[in-house]
Amino acid sequence: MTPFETWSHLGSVVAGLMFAWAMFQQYFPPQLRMHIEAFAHKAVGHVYPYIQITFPEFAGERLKRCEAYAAIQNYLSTSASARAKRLKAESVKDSQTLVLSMDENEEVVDEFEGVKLWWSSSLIVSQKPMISLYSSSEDRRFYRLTFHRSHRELITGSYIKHVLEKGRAVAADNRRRKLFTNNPSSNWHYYKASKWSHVAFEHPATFDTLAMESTKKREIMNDLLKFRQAKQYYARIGKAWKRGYLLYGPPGTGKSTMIAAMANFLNYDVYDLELTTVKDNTELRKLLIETSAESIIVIEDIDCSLDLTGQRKTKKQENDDDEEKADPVERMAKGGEESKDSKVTLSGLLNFIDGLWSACGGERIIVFTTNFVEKLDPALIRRGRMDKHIEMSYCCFESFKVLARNYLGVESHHLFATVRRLLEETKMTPADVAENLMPKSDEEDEEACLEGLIEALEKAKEDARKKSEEEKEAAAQHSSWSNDRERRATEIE
Ligand SMILES: Nc1ncnc2c1ncn2[C@@H]1O[C@H](COP(=O)(O)OP(=O)(O)OP(=O)(O)O)[C@@H](O)[C@H]1O
Ligand SMILES: [Mg+2]
Repeated sequence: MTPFETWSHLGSVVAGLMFAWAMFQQYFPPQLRMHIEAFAHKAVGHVYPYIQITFPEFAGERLKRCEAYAAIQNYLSTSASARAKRLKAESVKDSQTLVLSMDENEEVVDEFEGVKLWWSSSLIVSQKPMISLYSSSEDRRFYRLTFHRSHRELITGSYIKHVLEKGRAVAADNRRRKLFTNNPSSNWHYYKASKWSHVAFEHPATFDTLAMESTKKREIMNDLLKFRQAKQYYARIGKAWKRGYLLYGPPGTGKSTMIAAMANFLNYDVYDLELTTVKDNTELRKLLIETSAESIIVIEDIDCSLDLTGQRKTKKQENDDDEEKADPVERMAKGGEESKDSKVTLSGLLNFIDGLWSACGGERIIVFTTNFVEKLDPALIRRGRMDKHIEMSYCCFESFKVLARNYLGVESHHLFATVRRLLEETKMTPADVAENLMPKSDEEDEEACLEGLIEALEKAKEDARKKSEEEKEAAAQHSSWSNDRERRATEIE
């Protein structure tokens, strides 16, 4: 039993006695009971020698989980949980490690420089009636620290600092990177007020396996490193500590792969923001606030998620457009069930990137990807918002060499020269090259794979030649029709 509880019990006993006395004195009005109890607690408070500090999970308007709460949870998972009787278990780091933390309404004793302290974890369950399988977002959790008032300076000065530092170190040790996706706002209520769901981030792509010219790759890696180390610099120039990347290029050129490589390189979490499920700008802002530092926020195919003239289209315009659109994938993206009443605007998105709220938390990278950079509003991608524009392009010989090393384990081969020539003559995405380099059966060796690739490249070259001839023919026919029409018009005149 913590000293607080001992004293609390004592207070209740005194209050009980006084209350009995009040009941005995029948002429006292009933409200007097409350006053007597309050007085009794106050009286105990005067002589109570212990101080308590409460650390709630969510403070203030509950927009964000308190960092101190998370750090304490981690701290208690190491030292104090060894002594707790009821523990909660969670697996981290590829399910190899189990992290134990104190269960709700449990208590442990800790010691610091010979001083004894008491930690308790509490949960106040919401009184609101709710039929749900999930825990209510109104439930409130908190840790409470109790210590003797003679140690006030030691505890508030050094101990709490020590707890927070150790808690953060534990979190860094156990850190298992996460891939988040935003929950539709209709479900925000269920996930313990969390707007994001996550799984472990396990994408294996790295800059080593990314097919790209080495100078370009190095430039990007240097840029990322510079950003990560630039906290002081951003503070000095008065800019929020974030950086925007625009990745553009045809499908299959490695935009998504590049994001995974960036996350693995920086050891950051990834927030994959599905804009079509975000109802309006306010929701967008709330999602932003709930992202943590050291993360990459990704909006893929930005041209499909937002109407780039400024406002999102009305339902009718959307339908009209859909009928004209040939691409079924794009049609799906625009007409999806959830995007119907979405009112995220271009200005909302601009604010998301560099408005006042974007500075909350710091150390974040925002990445947009698109297949059609020319369709994007210049305001969205101007430098300062999207600081670095990276073109992901068709496979060059240098990129091919990376893929050959990854897929076949070869650094050089007599067929490389032919591949080089064909790559200079025709366009093929790294995704297609990679597909051709994958052995289709156990019998297929590297030579067979390379021959398969050469065949595919020759076919692509031939297809491109035929297509260009057809286009030339069509253009010639068009111009002869126009000439005919003009000639007939002059004859009539
Ligand atoms: N530059 C690259 N380096 C290594 N692998 C690549 C590269 N580009 C494509 N690939 C391979 O092709 C597959 C598809 O690539 P990815 O999804 O990154 O393309 P994307 O540019 O994001 O395409 P989309 O525009 O359709 O989203 C990947 O799984 C990867 O294996
Ligand atoms: Mg992609």
